[in-house]
Amino acid sequence: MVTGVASLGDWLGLLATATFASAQVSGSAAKGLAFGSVIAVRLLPALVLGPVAGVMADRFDRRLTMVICDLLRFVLFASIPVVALFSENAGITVGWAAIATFLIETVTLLWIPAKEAAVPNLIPRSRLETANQLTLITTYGITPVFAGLGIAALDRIVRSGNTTPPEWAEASNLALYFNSLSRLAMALVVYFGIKEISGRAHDGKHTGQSMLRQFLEGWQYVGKTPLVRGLVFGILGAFAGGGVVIGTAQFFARSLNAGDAAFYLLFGTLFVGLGVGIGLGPAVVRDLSRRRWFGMSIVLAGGSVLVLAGAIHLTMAVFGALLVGAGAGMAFLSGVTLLGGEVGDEVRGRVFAFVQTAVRVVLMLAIALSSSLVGLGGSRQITIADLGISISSTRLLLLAAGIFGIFTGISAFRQMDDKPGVPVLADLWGSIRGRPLSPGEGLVGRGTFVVFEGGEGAGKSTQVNALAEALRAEGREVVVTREPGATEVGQRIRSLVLGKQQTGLSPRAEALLYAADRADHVATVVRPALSRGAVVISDRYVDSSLAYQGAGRTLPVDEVSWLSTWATGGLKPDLVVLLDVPPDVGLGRAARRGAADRLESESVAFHERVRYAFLDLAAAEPKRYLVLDATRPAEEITAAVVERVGELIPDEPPAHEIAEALNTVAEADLERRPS
Ligand SMILES: Nc1ncnc2c1ncn2[C@@H]1O[C@H](COP(=O)(O)OP(=O)(O)OP(=O)(O)O)[C@@H](O)[C@H]1O
Ligand SMILES: Cc1cn([C@H]2C[C@H](O)[C@@H](COP(=O)(O)O)O2)c(=O)[nH]c1=O
Repeated sequence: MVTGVASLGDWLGLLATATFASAQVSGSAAKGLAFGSVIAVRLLPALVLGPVAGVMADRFDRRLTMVICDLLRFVLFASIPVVALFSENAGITVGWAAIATFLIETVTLLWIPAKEAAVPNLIPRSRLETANQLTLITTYGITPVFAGLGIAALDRIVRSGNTTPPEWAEASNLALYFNSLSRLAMALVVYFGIKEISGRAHDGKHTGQSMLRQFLEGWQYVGKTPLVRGLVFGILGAFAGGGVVIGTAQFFARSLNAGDAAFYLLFGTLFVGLGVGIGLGPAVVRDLSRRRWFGMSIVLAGGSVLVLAGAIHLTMAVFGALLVGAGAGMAFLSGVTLLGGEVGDEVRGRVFAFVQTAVRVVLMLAIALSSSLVGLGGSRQITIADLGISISSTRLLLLAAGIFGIFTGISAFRQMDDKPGVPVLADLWGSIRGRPLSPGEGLVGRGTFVVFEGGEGAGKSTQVNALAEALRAEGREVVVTREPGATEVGQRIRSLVLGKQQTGLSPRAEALLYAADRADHVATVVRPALSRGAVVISDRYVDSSLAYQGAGRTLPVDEVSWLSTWATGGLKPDLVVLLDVPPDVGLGRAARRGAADRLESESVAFHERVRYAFLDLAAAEPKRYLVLDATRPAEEITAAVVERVGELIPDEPPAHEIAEALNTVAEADLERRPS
């Protein structure tokens, strides 16, 4: 919420500082120059400061960096109207507005990488996309509109009386005070309310390394990591294309002979498309690999610029603009989510800083170059069949931008593809239809399915047995089972995947073996027992594959999930009890039990990833999970589990009581029948 308010403040501030500067001078040329210089001043510091900002975000405490930056912005924003209040000289007022704007932008450049690098540490991976959706829609969709409306409303209010408002109450001044206070609020919330931003996995690792070394290390990382390279290339390509569309928009509207209204219509449609892409994109593509989605979105945006280039009437242009916006929005969302989720914490600040600097430079150059170029070219009318199509330098530039967009999209796709060999369109179509491709199997009966998950030595077997004992004591039919190894085939798979002699087993083969065990387990043990109405308690299930093969082996989680859904016919547990234990504690317990198996022998980093993947899954669906601290005494854990499972199991009499009751009825019936 505070980010939203602060973002509203920033948009108000940008509009206000620019209008404020132009209001201080007279004559349209001077006004335009003042307005333009403020915007240019606001963009310039990125070039100088971007690299330093990234190093700072990775080197210093991100929370303190954010707080100090916000306090500085609080003072700087307020200083602009205050200086105007006390100065008689318009030159000094405008000069200070420009200096303060430059300083504000400088500070903002330091603040953004610290914030962007900190957010993925605060939000579970599985929710990062939703969080980014909200932030992007708030920052680029809702708040600019509110900022524009807010300034207009303020202006109306202060001018509604008969008397001229005092200088301090001018709409642009009030907006700047609001911006200043929103930054103060942000500083207080971050300092007192979000202390977790300070904690980081690699604290202290960079001490001793020079800032220059760290900066070079960041560049090398961007250049050498295919995923990041593809992402950066794609994002820059998309912004270059976007810059050309913005730079040529006014000329393009004229080429349609549709006047200024068409320009505003196309611009508005572009933003509507952006919102549609960000808001609805994930729901449409569902489980599609985010790496693939990113490349495809850029290709969509590029292809749609081609539609714009060839538009022969306004309706076609509006359709093209909508698709350009939707493609750009989806690329923006997937790109930011991939950067946040897949770039390591220790280098994330530098990568975000690199992207923000490059984006600004590319956008500025694309707008400036394209708007100058279209001014130079003329417009020639050629006739194709009966259609009069105007070929102008605007359309040629759009054509080039579209082709460039498609090229960068394909290139980013190739660099980042995590499913080489899988046909793109079939993959997209399968995702839109919602995998699995075969419908989920229905369930007969009304048993209860409880699963225990957690890392090595968390105490799952101990708790599975304790729960089974408690339920059996109530007379319920309980089936205790586990993965892998509950069936005969499963036993063989278990010895294959856990045997230490099995060296060099590939991650995909491992995932398939666990899925094969699961398919057999569900079909021959779990479903029949649930159909009888039994309580089935399983030691591990689907989440283990998502955590171990997904996060641990770094296979794409959505694909591992799809594989399990297919193997189980979509059968989900009623409750997952997650026993959370730090890997060193759990592995220590397991070691006391005997020699480590193939999975237990993995690194602590592997088991850390597994642990956080389990926690992420639980955070995404809190109603279906019971997360317990597994370092507590075993009896306390059992009590919590029994209580929760008790709320879940239907109150009807247990299965054997029903059977006894049915027998009694049958016997009475027999007695009544004439012999
Ligand atoms: N809450 C607990 N506190 C301390 N020790 C425990 C606790 N729960 C279980 N243990 C002990 O830890 C060891 C591992 O327990 P258990 O076999 O139940 O874990 P597990 O999660 O099934 O392990 P794995 O996944 O490796 O099969 C056992 O020796 C058990 O007695
Ligand atoms: C189901 C499942 C399990 N694993 C791993 C997790 C453990 O290391 C072993 C099972 O051992 P346990 O003593 O029975 O807990 O297998 C996995 O990697 N993926 C899975 O889907």
